[in-house]
Amino acid sequence: MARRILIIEDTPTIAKVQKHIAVSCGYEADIAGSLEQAKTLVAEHNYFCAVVDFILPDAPSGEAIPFTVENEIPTIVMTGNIDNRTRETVDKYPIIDYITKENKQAYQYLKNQLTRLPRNENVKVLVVEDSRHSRMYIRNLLERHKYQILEASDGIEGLEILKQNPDISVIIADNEMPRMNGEELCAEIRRLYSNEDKVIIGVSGSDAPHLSARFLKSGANDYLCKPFNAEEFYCRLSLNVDMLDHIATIRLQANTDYLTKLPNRRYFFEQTIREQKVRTAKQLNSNLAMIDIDHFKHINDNYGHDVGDDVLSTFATLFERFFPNQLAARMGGEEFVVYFLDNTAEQNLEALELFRQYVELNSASFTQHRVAFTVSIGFVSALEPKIDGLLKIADEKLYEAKEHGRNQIQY
Ligand SMILES: Nc1nc2c(ncn2[C@@H]2O[C@H](COP(=O)(O)OP(=O)(O)OP(=O)(O)O)[C@@H](O)[C@H]2O)c(=O)[nH]1
Repeated sequence: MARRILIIEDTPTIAKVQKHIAVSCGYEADIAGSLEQAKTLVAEHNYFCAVVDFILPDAPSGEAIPFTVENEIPTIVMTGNIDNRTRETVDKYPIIDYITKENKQAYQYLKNQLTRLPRNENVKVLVVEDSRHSRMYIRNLLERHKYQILEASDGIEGLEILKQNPDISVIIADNEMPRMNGEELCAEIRRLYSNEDKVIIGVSGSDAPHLSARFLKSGANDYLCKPFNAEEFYCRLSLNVDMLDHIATIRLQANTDYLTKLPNRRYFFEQTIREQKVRTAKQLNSNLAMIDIDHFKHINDNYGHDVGDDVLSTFATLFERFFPNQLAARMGGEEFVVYFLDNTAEQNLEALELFRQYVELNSASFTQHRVAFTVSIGFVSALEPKIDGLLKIADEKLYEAKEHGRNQIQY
């Protein structure tokens, strides 16, 4: 179900733009032209967040802000300008952010915030801080932006929590702590986890010279001097989490086949080389299948390249269904590979045979053009340490399957 957002804005054109932005971010949006209308809507619906105009006909001095805040609706305030009086009001309430409408980037900024909020629900932040008061302050700030929060009161406890929760992606570490201080914690985290997986933000109340540089040199991504204000905290945190997101996207793109969305050749080798080491050490057989669509060139020649692409992408969706928990990848063209991470050779052959039969009987229904096709499969189960060695054997078996009339498995 889409998240619902409340837009309280009396200028219809602005409200329309905001609604358009919210919908493009996946929200369902309601518009209230006044505080009165907002009250009616809040009585009827649950809102994930609200965008609130500072000046409304029936709320000229920001009175709509305490209304949404008291109703526990995370609030983004839109203001015409940010004079001292407005800032005082905005600072008084625990809002997500304020955006000045005059700023050319205002609507892009709103879009960024609306994209981040649902994303933050999946971001785990570990706060390592010995002062309960500071921990609570940071926790409150994080809660407002919907982050998941874990807490530790020193570096040793922080490392333990990190071990138990490997999906933590942000660590906010104070420097002055008993047992293990922030700088030491930072160095230890960097020994265990890369910059691409976890962001560290150091904080400190000390005015010791060069502390920020020392933190950064120990592997922190950013540094905040206590006491810091909410606005600076959010700016730095958001930028760092955005960076992790960008890295994850780039990584995914680098490992994914563009057409079929299956893992690509590069990812396949990266993973299997690692897995082969484990299997070889344990003296375990490796099971692998090369799967190739028969006479694929005819499909392209008869129906066109677009239909060929359609066949490839719909065919690729079968792998998840027939080989769950195994590593399936597109090696190139119409050639796919399944590296079996578990099960016996017999079980894997059985699954492959079911797959082959399913394609033979149902392939016409995969695409609009009702293109019927079959697959040939070469399978190997061997105590072979090199992934290239396994691929070579499976490829020879695949060749045999083609030679013996296609639409079959050879092993
Ligand atoms: N539509 C489409 N075609 C592709 C893609 N990649 C490779 N091909 C085509 O796949 C075809 C593979 O043909 P061949 O290697 O001769 O094999 P085949 O026709 O499948 O015949 P057999 O493998 O011997 O059964 C070639 O025509 C390639 O141009 C792709 O991404 N999209």
